[in-house]
Amino acid sequence: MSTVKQVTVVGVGLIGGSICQTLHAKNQNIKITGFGLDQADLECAVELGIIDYWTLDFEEAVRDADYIFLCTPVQITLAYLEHLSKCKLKETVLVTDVASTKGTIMQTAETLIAQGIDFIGGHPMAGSHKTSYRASQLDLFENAYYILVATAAKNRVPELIDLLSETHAKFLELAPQEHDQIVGLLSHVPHIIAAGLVNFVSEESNQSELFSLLAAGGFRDITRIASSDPTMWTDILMTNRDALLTQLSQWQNLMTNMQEMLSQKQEKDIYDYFCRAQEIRNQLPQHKKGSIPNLYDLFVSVPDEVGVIAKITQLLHENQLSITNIRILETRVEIFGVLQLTFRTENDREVGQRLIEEKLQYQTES
Ligand SMILES: NC(=O)c1ccc[n+]([C@@H]2O[C@H](COP(=O)([O-])OP(=O)(O)OC[C@H]3O[C@@H](n4cnc5c(N)ncnc54)[C@H](O)[C@@H]3O)[C@@H](O)[C@H]2O)c1
Ligand SMILES: O=C(O)C(=O)C[C@]1(C(=O)O)C=C[C@@H](O)C=C1
Repeated sequence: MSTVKQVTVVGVGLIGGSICQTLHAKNQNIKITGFGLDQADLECAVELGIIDYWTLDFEEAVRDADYIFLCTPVQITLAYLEHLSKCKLKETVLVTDVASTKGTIMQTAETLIAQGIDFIGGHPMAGSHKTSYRASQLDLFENAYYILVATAAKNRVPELIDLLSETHAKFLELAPQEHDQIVGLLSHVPHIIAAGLVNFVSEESNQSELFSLLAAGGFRDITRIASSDPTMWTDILMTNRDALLTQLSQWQNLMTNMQEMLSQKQEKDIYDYFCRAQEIRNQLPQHKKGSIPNLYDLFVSVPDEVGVIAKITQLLHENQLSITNIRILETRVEIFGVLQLTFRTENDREVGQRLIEEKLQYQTES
């Protein structure tokens, strides 16, 4: 009989809750204590089976843990890392985190590491604009990259990967600065731009009713992530300042170039700008979650009429095809809209596509 492993999750939210679900799926001998600020939330997470126990006492939460996952907003994680270096911990404990930036986290963890405590930084590159354990999912990290940053305790990287095996993520080791540069480009800059675009368009349209009426298609696609949590994103920006300051000025240069091309009517250059982007975007792998989430997506053009979604889901159900997500990308009264269906496998998508085209005569695109 294997011994019970005690895991403590600090911050049982979207990411913490999803990690808990994968740990429970891995091994019944893993017992999880959730630490947080809100007793009602923690009690509810126990009822849902996400965690086994809860406490509002940090020192009690971490004392007997074999593994500690810090899953709070970045600046709060920094404070808990400092606090941990003053707590009584098991000598063999392995501490990790999930914060979206890694430079300041690894720097702050140095005190703990110097005390002989094993710390490996972590960042699952998948998530959502939603928060809370209520939005947590067992398969949130499936196929996504899970970045590990091990400046020490390298010998325990395989153990951490094994513990997290039920995430079905792809693990990748990076150095802290390397992480912050690339994730700055692929995640942080896009979030700044998406939020900026919403603020810009809303101000330019003077909050007119037409703004919410016509905000569809492209605008909705590119601004989904502007619904993300402001505390989380403030913390991310404050802890990745160096990389972001450089990247934002490069972005400004690009926009200045576009302004120049437009004012000089450089039609060929403008065409090339879109052409290059189209080529690169189309070459990105189709089946990855993460910065560009799409898994096995199928886009179905459907008329905007009652019962369309039921028809499609019924057809898929009858043919034992399960979908992991369904999303309406556009609804325009009385004309065609687009449904985004996400399948588990490429084969399911192919079969689903054929059925929808043949039986329902809807146009599709994968
Ligand atoms: N959301 C994403 O897409 C995503 C993806 C990867 C990594 N991350 C990182 O994961 C971390 C958590 O993000 P999330 O999306 O799960 O957010 P969340 O808001 O869903 O969860 C955060 C949890 O921390 C708790 N919390 C807040 N302050 C606390 C405190 N002082 N003490 C104890 N608990 C506290 C909250 O109650 C909540 O349960 C962040 O560092 C974020 O950068 C987020
Ligand atoms: O899909 C989303 O909503 C996300 O914003 C996820 C996303 C990302 O930018 O890719 C956001 C922040 C995390 O650090 C990692 C993943």
